[in-house]
Amino acid sequence: MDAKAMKIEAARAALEHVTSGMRLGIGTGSTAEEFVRLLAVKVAEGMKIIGVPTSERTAALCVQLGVPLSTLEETPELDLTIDGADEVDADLSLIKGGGGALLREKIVASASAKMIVIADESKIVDTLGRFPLPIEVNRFGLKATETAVRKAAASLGLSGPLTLRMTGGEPFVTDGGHLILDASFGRIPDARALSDALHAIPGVVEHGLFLGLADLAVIAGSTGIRTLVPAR
Ligand SMILES: O=C[C@H](O)[C@H](O)[C@H](O)COP(=O)(O)O
Repeated sequence: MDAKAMKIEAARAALEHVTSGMRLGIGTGSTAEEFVRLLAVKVAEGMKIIGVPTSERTAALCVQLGVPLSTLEETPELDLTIDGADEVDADLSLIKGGGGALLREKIVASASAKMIVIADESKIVDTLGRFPLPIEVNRFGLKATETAVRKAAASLGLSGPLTLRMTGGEPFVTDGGHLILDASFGRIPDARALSDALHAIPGVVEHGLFLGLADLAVIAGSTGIRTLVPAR
């Protein structure tokens, strides 16, 4: 099975957790896109759901495929969010934000009674940090925020390149109008401590550590689907 087929299988298995009437958070990224495609088929067959998208990109795909949408203003409490991840550990702590949607993804997941992560087995890690940690920052005071992030990381024994995310020669701008610093700190032994330290920096809008949010991970591998629950 190639990577795309695994993403489709994970999305298909997660779709079994969706029932008619649900208020659904809909994630962002290539795996979440496969979920949207399968969800659209169910909607066309008569399943009644209302979706809250985690990015403009996901919203556009849902509109294109006929998945009915709402907003968190209209629908502030959701039953379930299904989303991809860049890394998943045994506690179902995640790194997210490879596609730049981390802020809306975290808001939507936090407004949901349950979160299911869908991924292929390449995303499983023993310790978070192989994938650079996306940190969404305000444009104002970028250099000062960067310095503060470096200091916060150093206080936890972490260091490494902090790279302003670029696209087409220009800084990448999130749906919220912010910038992203990708932090290649390597292994993050205490993700909670790093999360707290980053949240204490005023210029940091949000970061891609999703801790205690995922309830179930549906992981597709060459030998089939397995589900993981948090070891915590
Ligand atoms: O900002 C993007 C999201 O956090 C994605 O869910 C994450 O990057 C995983 O994306 P993909 O399924 O394409 O690997």
